[in-house]
Amino acid sequence: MAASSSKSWNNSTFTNGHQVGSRDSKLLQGQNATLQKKVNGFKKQAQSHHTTLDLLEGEVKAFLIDEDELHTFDDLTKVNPVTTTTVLKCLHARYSADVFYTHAGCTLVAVNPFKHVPCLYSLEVMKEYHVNPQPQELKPHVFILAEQAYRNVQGQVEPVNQSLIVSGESGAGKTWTPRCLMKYYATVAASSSSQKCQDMIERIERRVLESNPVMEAFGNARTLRNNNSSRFGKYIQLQLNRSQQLVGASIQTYLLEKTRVTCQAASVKEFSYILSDHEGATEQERLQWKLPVEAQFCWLPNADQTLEEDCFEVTKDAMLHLGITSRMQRQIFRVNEISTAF
Ligand SMILES: Nc1ncnc2c1ncn2[C@@H]1O[C@H](COP(=O)(O)OP(=O)(O)OP(=O)(O)O)[C@@H](O)[C@H]1O
Repeated sequence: MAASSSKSWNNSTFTNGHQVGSRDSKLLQGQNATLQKKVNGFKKQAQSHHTTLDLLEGEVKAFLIDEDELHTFDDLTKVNPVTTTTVLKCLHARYSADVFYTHAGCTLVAVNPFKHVPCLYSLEVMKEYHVNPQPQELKPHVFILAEQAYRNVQGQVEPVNQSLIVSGESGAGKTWTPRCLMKYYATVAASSSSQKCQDMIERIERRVLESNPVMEAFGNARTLRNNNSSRFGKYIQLQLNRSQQLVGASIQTYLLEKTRVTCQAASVKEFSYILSDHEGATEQERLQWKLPVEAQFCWLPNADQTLEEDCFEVTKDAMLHLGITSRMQRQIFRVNEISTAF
């Protein structure tokens, strides 16, 4: 390159500090054009990447939920992204909109409303879920699961057992939910029955429902988190005949917190039945059980707290319906007489 430089200085061009001739210059121009093309290609590519990125960003935004719309998501698996934060935000938004049930796939999440919501569990609502051919398309509700389990039993050639598991922390509604389920089955599993066995079915339903106040009286107590906390676990079995009528129930209990009978921490209470027995007993019963009104018992340190005094009557009534006679009841309630001896 340096040898030819003196011949054609005018046509020369400098590239990288070297002088070049016209032939080389053409070559160089060609190379420049190729280079320019490549640069343009890169620019186009970059532009299209930019556009792709913009599109992606738009898609991601559309994919991620709009927080203002969170309460409209009736299934937590549809919330994007599914993170602890978005799930909690969704449940919170629904709670604020007075919506207490949300699906999470085949699981139902129930949020304790901490208030009385009578229209949520009325007979009309039960019927609505029971008669609808597609109950799962109605608003999320514990009755959807109840109805699905009921239909699953019905729909099989051979009856197949169905289980509903209720879990959650203390005060979440684990006692409340089976109560609703039992009421639901007591209602729908009787609606198809003939007049002939209606009486018997009604009696069974009543017994099934009356088991709740008895179980709660003997196994529930006030804790720091829940005024009516179950101090035991339970496995409730509802038995249906081949016509899907409720014909019986059995309840197995386990893990009863027996130590509570004689020892309670401050601000928590004895089992409900002992308290209601203590507060609701008649004068005659008090005499019989050696429970003077003003008596103080070391095993009952927190008895002076508020108590629904008619609980005792409700419990006795329910026990009667379950077949626990007044005589048997007296023997059971004599436990206080024995306890006072300590
Ligand atoms: N769906 C609901 N609708 C109205 N009230 C509810 C509902 N769920 C729970 N509650 C209220 O919250 C209280 C606590 O619920 P519940 O006793 O069922 O909790 P839990 O999970 O059984 O607690 P623990 O484990 O302490 O026994 C109930 O006494 C009831 O008043």
